[in-house]
Amino acid sequence: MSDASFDFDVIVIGAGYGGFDAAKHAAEHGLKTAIIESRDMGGTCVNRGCVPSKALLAASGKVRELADDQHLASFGIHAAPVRFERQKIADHANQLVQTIRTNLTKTLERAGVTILRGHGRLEGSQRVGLREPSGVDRVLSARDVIVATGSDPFVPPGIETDGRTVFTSDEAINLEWLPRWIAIVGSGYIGLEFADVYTALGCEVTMIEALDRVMPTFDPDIAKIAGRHLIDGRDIDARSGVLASKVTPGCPVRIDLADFNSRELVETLEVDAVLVATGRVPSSKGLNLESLNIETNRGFVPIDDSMRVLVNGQPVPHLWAVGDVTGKLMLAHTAAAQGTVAVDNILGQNRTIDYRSIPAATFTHPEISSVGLTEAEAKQLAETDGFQLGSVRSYFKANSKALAELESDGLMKLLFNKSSGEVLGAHIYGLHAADLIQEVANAVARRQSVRQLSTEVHTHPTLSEVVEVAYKQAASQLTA
Ligand SMILES: Cc1cc2nc3c(=O)[nH]c(=O)nc-3n(C[C@H](O)[C@H](O)[C@H](O)COP(=O)(O)OP(=O)(O)OC[C@H]3O[C@@H](n4cnc5c(N)ncnc54)[C@H](O)[C@@H]3O)c2cc1C
Ligand SMILES: NC(=O)c1ccc[n+]([C@@H]2O[C@H](COP(=O)([O-])OP(=O)(O)OC[C@H]3O[C@@H](n4cnc5c(N)ncnc54)[C@H](O)[C@@H]3O)[C@@H](O)[C@H]2O)c1
Repeated sequence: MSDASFDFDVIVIGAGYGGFDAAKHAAEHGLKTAIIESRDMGGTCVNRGCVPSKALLAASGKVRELADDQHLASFGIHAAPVRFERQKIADHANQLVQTIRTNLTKTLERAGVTILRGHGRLEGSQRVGLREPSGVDRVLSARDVIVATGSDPFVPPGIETDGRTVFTSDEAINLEWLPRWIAIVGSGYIGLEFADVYTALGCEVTMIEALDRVMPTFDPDIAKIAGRHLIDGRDIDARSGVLASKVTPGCPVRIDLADFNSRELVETLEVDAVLVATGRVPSSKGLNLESLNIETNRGFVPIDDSMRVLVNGQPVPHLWAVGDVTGKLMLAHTAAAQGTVAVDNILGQNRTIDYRSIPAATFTHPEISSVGLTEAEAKQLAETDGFQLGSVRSYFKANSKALAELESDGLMKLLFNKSSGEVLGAHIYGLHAADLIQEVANAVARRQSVRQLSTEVHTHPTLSEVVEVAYKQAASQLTA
């Protein structure tokens, strides 16, 4: 399989989740593979993203539960006042990062992947430049090259970070201190998850959202019910329609809030700290994309559904890109799936990716999840394809398991084609929503109909019956 005229069959630039899955898959299929990493093995997810943030959410979630006197009293439980050690919570996250980073590195080594440390760049077709930490610069050849360089936090103009009083998720995951009052700019995934952590640990939060409602990227009905619990029900003052136009680090931190539409100054806040959670930008600068005439879309590398890099709409031979740098559903499991698809195509298969069936979850307490089309997208599809859109709601308050847990605040919205029964999308807020969505994601992947799904038996009493109820309601509304 290996071609001796090249140094490697495959060189992957970037060892995040996308690069990791691609390199492992390639080596396991007999390809002579190298991976180049300039910073930490495991990339954002392992070092500064999913892993440490979920460790902080796990620990702070337990604090929230034990500190909720009223909830515990409803079970007849009276716990002593809860105490926690911030440093030990931070240590838990840090240790988990180290364990997973070590395991991931060993997995690559065991698979036979050559790990190269340094900064990688393209040097024209089938050639990769490597600047090692020592300063040595060399050029390697590869039959196929996969760009998997990921993303970095986006800091809007006017916001100055110092990493201590004004910071992004890169620093927040270290939980170095607990500000009495923290402003979180952005009410997306990162803003919501960190608001969950900070409020559980006793901080007061002001949430600043530029668009006209908080949680603007979530289904409006789900955002309404989730927002009531996750924002209004907590020590959070949420402001929407205002832009953090200027943030100056210090003690206190000053934030100028401007009206999103007029850009006129509305108010100046003085807080102890600011977390900037305003999205992410692709890490594509310094990749020397010009050597192959690749034009990016605001830094995102254009690809087709086979992961081939495109120039003027045409694939560049032997060049692939996966993960956040491509800007498609910037999630760890998307990056990993794209990595595998790219390698399967290198191996001569003809694979594409089905973005519609990729689920997403926000790990707040309770969680929010979704898969498939938004309601607006589904309406648009119904109009163009000429079918009637069905939408049903299934409530956690009608679920025995949720009631037993005294956690019945939750809603699932299911979108489907009323004539074929095909499941088009689902949006869930409620206990274990991140796990519940997987069943629907599988149905979307198989383009299954609620006609069949509604006959499948679910264990009683489990939260999965929330999904079963939605399928049954949908089946009863089919027109054909
Ligand atoms: C706080 C936070 C929480 C998150 N939580 C979740 C979650 O719960 N679930 C989920 O699915 N996703 C989550 N994400 C998103 C997830 O982390 C990303 O989607 C995922 O890491 C993308 O993987 P990637 O391989 O594309 O890029 P990355 O993980 O960013 O890895 C890219 C790697 O390439 C390296 N690199 C860049 N340029 C070069 C170069 N020129 N040469 C050599 N190396 C280079 C970088 O150092 C980096 O290690 C979270 C993100 C954040 C910030
Ligand atoms: N659980 C998960 O899967 C998970 C968790 C965290 C992050 N992520 C990934 O990381 C990405 C980035 O997350 P994020 O929360 O930073 O981005 P996001 O795009 O989800 O949300 C950013 C929010 O900030 C707002 N905003 C932007 N500039 C602003 C300003 N100047 N003032 C006020 N509001 C402003 C936007 O309107 C938006 O609502 C996500 O898209 C996701 O791909 C995933």
